[in-house]
Amino acid sequence: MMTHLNKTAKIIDGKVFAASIRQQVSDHVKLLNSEHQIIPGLAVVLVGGDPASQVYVRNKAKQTREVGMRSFEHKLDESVSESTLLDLIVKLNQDPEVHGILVQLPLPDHIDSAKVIDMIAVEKDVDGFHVVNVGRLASGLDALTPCTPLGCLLMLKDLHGDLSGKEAVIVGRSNIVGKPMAQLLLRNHCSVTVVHSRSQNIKEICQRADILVAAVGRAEMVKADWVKAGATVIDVGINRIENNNVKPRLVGDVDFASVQPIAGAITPVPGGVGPMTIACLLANTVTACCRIHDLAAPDGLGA
Ligand SMILES: Nc1nc(=O)c2c([nH]1)NC[C@@H]1CN(c3ccc(C(=O)N[C@@H](CCC(=O)O)C(=O)O)cc3)C=[N+]21
Repeated sequence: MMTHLNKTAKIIDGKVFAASIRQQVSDHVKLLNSEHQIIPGLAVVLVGGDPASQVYVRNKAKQTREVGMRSFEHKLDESVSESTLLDLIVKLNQDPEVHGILVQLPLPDHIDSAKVIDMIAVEKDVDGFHVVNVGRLASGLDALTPCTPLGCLLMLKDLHGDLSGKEAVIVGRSNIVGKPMAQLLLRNHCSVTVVHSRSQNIKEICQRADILVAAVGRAEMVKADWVKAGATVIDVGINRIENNNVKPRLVGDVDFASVQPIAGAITPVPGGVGPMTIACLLANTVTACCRIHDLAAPDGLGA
């Protein structure tokens, strides 16, 4: 029972794992190119000049090119109209060189993001946010799967193999992480509980988890006494702690220092889920490209 208490948890290295996914993506891109003369292309649309978003978009473009794919970046002014943005999506939907489309969220308030996302061609929706992909995932059909939950699942499967019968608790019910994470874990035969801001006894529910996924966006909310000894803890949070004048510190939704000695395995922030998200975006782009061309998609990079 107490065997894990004195042991330091295994730290899951998301950077190393992400690099191995990018290698697989890159191998498949080479194959598509040599056997079918196809180059997968990813279009990223950024509205407005939020500095953090610009950094992410730049990183995505760089990694896209590094695995041999085409990157198309579209930067639109903060004040762009919804109809101009929708027109761009229609153009990208029709462009045969574009196999994946990502519209960086959040969008400014005057734009209806659900409308924009649902304008994206289902087969090019590499974020997996389109209602049809959400429905397909929930129905157990082939779907493009949201990148962050997919990254978490790949790490969990690598660590545990079969996830059947595991008790999974997800903290957070967002459309981009909590809900699709629940679907993926259900599909992989876990018992799944989702807790959120209106839940009662969150701590007690988390204590039952073999797999605990924290995706609420509240810095260091998950404490040591929420975690069962030996549990696997996946920290999706990226919270910037501003420290006047000094460089902001990144922390997750898990109090890493106190939880690490209790957990069996834990993802760090940074260097855990974040790099996996981008790697899965590249994997989804290759998958989308293969499906569009009616070719076999790479094995082991899906849900
Ligand atoms: N349509 C859409 N799809 C997204 O997938 C999407 C989005 N909009 N909007 C913004 C968020 C944020 N996001 C991140 C991806 C990688 C890291 C990442 O690699 N983080 C590094 C550290 C980054 C740093 O130092 O700031 C890490 O955790 O190690 C972080 C955040 C994707 N997002």
